[in-house]
Amino acid sequence: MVHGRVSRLSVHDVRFPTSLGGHGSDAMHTDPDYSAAYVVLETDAEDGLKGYGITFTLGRGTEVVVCAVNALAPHVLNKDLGDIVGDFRGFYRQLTSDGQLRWIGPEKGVVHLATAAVLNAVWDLWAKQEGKPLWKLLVDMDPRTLVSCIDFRYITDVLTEEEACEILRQSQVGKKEREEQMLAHGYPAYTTSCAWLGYPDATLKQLCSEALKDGWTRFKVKVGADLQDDIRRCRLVRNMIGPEKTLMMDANQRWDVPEAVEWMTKLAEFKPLWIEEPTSPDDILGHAAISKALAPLGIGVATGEQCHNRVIFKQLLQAKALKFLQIDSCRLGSVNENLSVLLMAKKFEIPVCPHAGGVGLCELVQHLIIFDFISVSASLQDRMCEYVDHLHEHFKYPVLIREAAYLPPKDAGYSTEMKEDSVKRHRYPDGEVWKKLLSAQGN
Ligand SMILES: C[C@H](O)[C@@H](O)[C@@H](O)[C@H](O)C(=O)O
Ligand SMILES: [Mg+2]
Repeated sequence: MVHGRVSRLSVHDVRFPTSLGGHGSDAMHTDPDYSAAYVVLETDAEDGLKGYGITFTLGRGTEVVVCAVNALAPHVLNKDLGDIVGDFRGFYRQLTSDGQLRWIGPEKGVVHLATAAVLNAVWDLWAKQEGKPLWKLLVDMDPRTLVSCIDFRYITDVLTEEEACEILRQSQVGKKEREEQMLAHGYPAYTTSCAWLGYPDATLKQLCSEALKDGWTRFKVKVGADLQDDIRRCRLVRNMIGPEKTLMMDANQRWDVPEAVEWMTKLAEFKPLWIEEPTSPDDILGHAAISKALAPLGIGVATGEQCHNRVIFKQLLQAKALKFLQIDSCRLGSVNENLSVLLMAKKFEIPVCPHAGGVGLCELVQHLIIFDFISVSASLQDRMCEYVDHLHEHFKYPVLIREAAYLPPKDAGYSTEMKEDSVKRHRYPDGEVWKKLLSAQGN
């Protein structure tokens, strides 16, 4: 039983200087310091359990998100956890409909990232109190309770509560076998770790050959800044992995619509499965045009890591603008909003291939995609979850990868909790790591 009143919300600005090694770099984010606004919820319950929530940010963006988390705090403080999860839809709507804060959203940007961090902490605490990993909490929930967590406002034209329930009911068949399959073999993953844009060719080669040795079969390469570089790097990777393995490309919103088509036509010889974020994440019709133009080349469009909310996903699906849908555990309004997107994707029969990496995104999103397989999609066809090999050592319950697959987490919670010492050392600007770096830079 969920219990306790929220007695404290603290939020930390935690940053890792990943830009120093070019890790995480792409055509638009050339110097990313992987960071998180890290929320800790405490209650007055005697069990002493805390809820941890994160949202992924980059460097200086973090302090803005931290500010927004503090602005949302009054909605959570002194609330009874049972009341929150007992009317989770209502609570989601309360957070996202704050009459003053929604003006700087609504349900998008900084304030939505902050909402995700807070709600992720609530889900972590709920799962911990139930003594289950989050994916299992979701899998064991009856369809009615699951859909009662979703705010269907703005999506009832494509998915009603009744339809969502029906999808979940139909997917009850074979659930037990799928859960066993996950526990035995895990959820298939692909790696992005080898080919960040800022890596020199030698690094790319070395990481690619290590990944092949470790059994990876699907690889993503950053593209979009310079065509000749892209041709050289894609050739290098394709030659190393051979014709059978899967290659994906990610332009991180670098191009205009015609440019995306032209550029990808030149990269088509390397047989990419998808081009990710070819243009602005807000340009639904642009994505549809690119999808249509690239379909004859066998290249699909993937997008979602910077998709604001369920409404944009709804329209991307309606407009046939994407072939692979990439949910993000920290950009959408936590599990609540992600559930609605998983269900819409199922209705439109579009495979979900989550965005991960960053700080803790792998830790979180594995729960959602494992739930998706067991309780919603019931399929692994054209599906895989991103994996990036950075910063897991800072998490108390890091992901477990075996033979290029995510093994379902066994610990209770949402795997969001970071090691206390890591948080302390990386807090900006007073953590030891930043104190040293800032003083070396003369700040
Ligand atoms: C700035 C980040 O590293 C992005 O490049 C990254 O999330 C990327 O788009 C990805 O798909 O992993
Ligand atoms: Mg991407």
